[in-house]
Amino acid sequence: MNVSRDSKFYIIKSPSRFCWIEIKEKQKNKKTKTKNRETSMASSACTKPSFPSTFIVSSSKPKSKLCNVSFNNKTSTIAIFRGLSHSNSPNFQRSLVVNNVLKTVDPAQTSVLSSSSEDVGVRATILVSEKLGDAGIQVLRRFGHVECAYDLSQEELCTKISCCDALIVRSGTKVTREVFEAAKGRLKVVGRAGVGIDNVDLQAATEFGCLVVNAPTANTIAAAEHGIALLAAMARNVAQADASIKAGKWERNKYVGVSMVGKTLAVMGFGKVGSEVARRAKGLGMNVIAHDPYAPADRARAVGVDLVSFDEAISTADFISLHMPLTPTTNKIFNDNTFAKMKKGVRIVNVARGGVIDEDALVRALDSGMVAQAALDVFTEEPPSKDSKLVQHQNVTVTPHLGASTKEAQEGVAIEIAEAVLGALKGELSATAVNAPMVAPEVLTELSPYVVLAEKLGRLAVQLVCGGNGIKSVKVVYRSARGPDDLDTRLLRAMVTKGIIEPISNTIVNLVNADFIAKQKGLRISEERVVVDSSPELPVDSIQVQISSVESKFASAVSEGGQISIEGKVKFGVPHLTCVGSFDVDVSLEGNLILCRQVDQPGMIGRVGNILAEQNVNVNFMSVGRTSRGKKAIMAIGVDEEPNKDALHNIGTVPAIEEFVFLKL
Ligand SMILES: NC(=O)C1=CN([C@@H]2O[C@H](COP(=O)(O)OP(=O)(O)OC[C@H]3O[C@@H](n4cnc5c(N)ncnc54)[C@H](O)[C@@H]3O)[C@@H](O)[C@H]2O)C=CC1
Ligand SMILES: O=C(O)C(=O)COP(=O)(O)O
Repeated sequence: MNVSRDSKFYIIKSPSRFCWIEIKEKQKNKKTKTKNRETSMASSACTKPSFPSTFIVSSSKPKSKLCNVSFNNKTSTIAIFRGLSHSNSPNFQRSLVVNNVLKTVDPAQTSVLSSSSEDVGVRATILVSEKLGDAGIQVLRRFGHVECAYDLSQEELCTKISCCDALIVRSGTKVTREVFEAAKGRLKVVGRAGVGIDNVDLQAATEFGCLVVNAPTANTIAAAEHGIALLAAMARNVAQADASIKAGKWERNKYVGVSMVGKTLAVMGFGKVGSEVARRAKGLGMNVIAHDPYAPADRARAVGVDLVSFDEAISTADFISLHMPLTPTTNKIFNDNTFAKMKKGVRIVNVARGGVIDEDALVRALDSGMVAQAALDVFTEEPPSKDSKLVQHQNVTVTPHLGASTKEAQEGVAIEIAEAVLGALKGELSATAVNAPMVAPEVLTELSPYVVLAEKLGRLAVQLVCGGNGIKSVKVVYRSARGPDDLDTRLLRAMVTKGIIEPISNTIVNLVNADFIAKQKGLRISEERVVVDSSPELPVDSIQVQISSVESKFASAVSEGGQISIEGKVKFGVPHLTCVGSFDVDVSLEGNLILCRQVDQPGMIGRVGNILAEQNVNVNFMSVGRTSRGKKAIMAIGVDEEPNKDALHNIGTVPAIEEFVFLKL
C-alpha cells in the first residue's frame, strides 16, 4: 500500500488485489481542521449516503498509514493497512480497494471475501457484549478487531451483529434467534465466557451454522466457593446481621444461626461445581449426599459422597445446594410439589440458575416455614424486580449473580473463551463446542486427511448425478480395521454432506449444521462400517460414497447395485480416488478431474494428453483401470487447470472414448 504525493494530495494505491480500509469518524477540532485544508475529494460518485467510491486523501506525513479524509462535510481519519483493519470505533465502515478504486462493501460479504482470499488476512471482527477479563481481550486483539460494547439493547445487538464474525457474551446477553437472523450468515461463533448456555438459542445457532463454544472449567472453583460462602452466610445470618448493625441495631438474640457440622447437605447436580461444593462441605464436617441422574457413581465415591434418588435427596437434607443446568427438564424442578417433600426447615442455596426454582412457590414455602432460609445468586429474571417478594424476604440472602466473579476466574474464563473463539474463527474444531461434536485434538490430527477425502468424495459424487429428481439417499461406507468405539465418523459424515450439498445450493455447510441442513433438504445420510483386515494404525482404510435412485451423467460410475459409487483412500497423507463404479483407478484428488471410459487400446493416454497440452492444461496425475485386457477401461486424469470447451469437445471426438466427464474438486 502506497500513499503517494500528487500535488497537495496523496492518492491511495494498492499493489494487492484487496485491501481493507477502515474509516474512523473523528470530531472536528482546530487541529484537524487545519490539516483538512489540504483534503479534497477526487470523486463523489457515491451512491450510498456517506461514502465515495474513489477519493484522494491527504496526509501530513508521506506514506503514513493514517490519513485524513473529508466527505459529506465530515472529517474522518482513515487507517490503511494491507490486509488488516483496526478500529475501536463502533462507527467504522469497511471498504475495499480493488484495482486502486475504493469501494464500499456490503458487510454481509466480508466474510466471503476474507475466506476466498488468503492473502488478505482480514482481521475478524469480534463483539464482546459483556465485561471480559483483560487477558482475554489482549489475546483476541492479536487476531481480530475487538469491539467491547456493553449494555446493548436487543435492537442494538441485532444491528451490530451483521458486521461481526464472533460474539462473546456472559450470562446477561440473550442470544436469540433474532440475533442469528440479523447476523445474515456472517456470525461464525458465539463464545459464552462461562458455563451456562441457557441464554443462547442453540437450535437457532445450529440452523444458522454458527458454532457455540463455552468456557466450562475456569469458573468452577469460584462458583463452588460462592456456594459455600452463601451456605455459611445463610446459616449464620451474616447478611441480615450486617444490615441490622448498619441500621444502628445490635440484635444478638435475633440472629442466632444453625451449625453446619453433622448436618446433611444434598448436592443436586454432581458435575464440576457440585463435586467441588461437596468436597468443601465434607471439610466442614457435613454429611454429603448427591443426586445426579447422569453422574458416574465412582466419581461420587471418590469424593466420599453417596448418589441417591431425587426424592431421597430432598427429603433427608438439612441443606440443599443446586448445581444442575437449566434445561427443559430442570425448569422449575423445585416447585410446590417438591418443596412439600422436603424436611421442614430446610435451607436452600442456588448458584446454578434461577429458572430451576419456581420462585413464587419458594416464597410460599418460606412463608409457611417449610423452607427456613434461602440463599440465591441467580434469578429467573436478572436483575429481579426491585419489589420482588423473594428478594425482599427476610429469610433470603441474595447476591447479583456473582458466582463466577472472582478476579482469578474472570481472567481464566476470558483466556479460555478467547482461545476457543479464535480457534473456531481459524476453522479449528473446538474442544468446548456446545452444538457440534467435540473432537479431541489428537483425533482431529489423525482424521484431518480423511476429512479432506470425505469432502472431495461428496463433491465428486454429486457432480456425477444428472436428472432433476433430486438426491434423497446417500450412504457412506467406511472400511476400517478399527471397531466402532475407536472410530468417530461424525466429522467425516459432516464433510461428505458438505461436499454433496455445497455445489448444488448456496448453503454453507459446516460441522455444526451438516446434519440439520441434510435433514432440511430431505437428504438421508446413512453410514455403514465394514471391518477389514488392514492396519489399525490408520483410522480408515477407505471411504465410499454411494448415491442411490439417481441417474448419472457418467454411466460407468454406477455400480452393480445401481448406485453412483465412488471410493477413495488416503495415501501418504494425500486423498486419492481409488474406485469409480466397478472400476479401480488411482488418482490423487488435487486440482480437477477428467474421467473417460474407453475401449482399452494403446495410445489413449497420449491422445488425450496431447489435446490437453495443446490447451496448456497441465496433467498432474493419470491412471487407467480396466475390466479385462482389450475391454473397457476408465482413465482418470488429474488436471491443474480447467480445460476450455474446445479441449473437452476434442476429447469427446476421440473415437475410442465412449463417455467422459469433467469434475471440479
Ligand atoms: N452463579 C454463577 O455465577 C455460576 C453458575 N454456574 C451454573 O452452575 C451449574 C453447574 O455448572 P457446572 O458444574 O460447571 O456444570 P456441569 O455440566 O459440570 O454439571 C452439571 C451437572 O448437572 C447434572 N444434571 C443435569 N440434569 C440434572 C438433573 N435433572 N438433576 C440433577 N442433576 C442434573 C449433570 O449430569 C451434570 O453432572 C450450571 O447451571 C452453571 O450455569 C456455573 C458457574 C458460575
Ligand atoms: O458460568 C456460568 O454459568 C455463570 O453463571 C457465570 O455467569 P457470568 O459469566 O458471571 O455472567
